[in-house]
Amino acid sequence: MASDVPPLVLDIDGTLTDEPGRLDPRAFDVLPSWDAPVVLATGKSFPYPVSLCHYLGLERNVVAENGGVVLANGEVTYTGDKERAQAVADEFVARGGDLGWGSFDDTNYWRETEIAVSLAADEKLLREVATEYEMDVIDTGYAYHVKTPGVEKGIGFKRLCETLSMDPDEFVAVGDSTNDTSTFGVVGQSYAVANADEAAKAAADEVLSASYMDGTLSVLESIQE
Ligand SMILES: O=C(O)COP(=O)(O)O
Ligand SMILES: [Mg+2]
Repeated sequence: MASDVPPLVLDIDGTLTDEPGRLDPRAFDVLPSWDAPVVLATGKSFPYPVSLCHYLGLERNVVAENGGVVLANGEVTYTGDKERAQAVADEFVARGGDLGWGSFDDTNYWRETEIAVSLAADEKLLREVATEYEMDVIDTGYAYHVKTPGVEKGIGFKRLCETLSMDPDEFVAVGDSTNDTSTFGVVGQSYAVANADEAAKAAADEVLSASYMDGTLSVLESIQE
């Protein structure tokens, strides 16, 4: 591998996974030996990317909860109004909505700055309630997220870069959805996988012809050449 590879900031779901969200095992072929920092930037709650770093043998440089939680150099920072997001969820349920995660809600169990809702839920009702509470709802293709306006992966990523004394412009980003557009806006080079939504495709410097991990690997392989 060339030693001058750029640092990476990678989305997880839809980018390192297959369509249902299972980690593509080829991540283990390329990420543990990547010769520059690898940041995982996800909408998932904090333990997911931290665990993934652990099992991939990566430094724990993580943006979780769409920018609500950031870990770099062992320092954790939080942004976002969890109470307000919870109030939206409570009101949504009070009006007959269902978050859709079943009896053990592992999607929100460790979530500290926002609330995620299943795509099977009543989107219209959720958006209605969120608007009343002046909260945003985004659809990542894997969940709806009720989040504080202004909390974004890209902003969290910039914070992470400050902690690491790195320039976001050095990074290459790969992602698949609207929650990656803010990351794409601050890195040097950004790629949307072919399965990406329209927002991600429009924001990326390049739209890949391959989907999911095939797309991500095509970028990583071309960088290494
Ligand atoms: O949590 C989600 O909804 C999507 O997660 P992702 O940002 O890693 O794609
Ligand atoms: Mg994604």
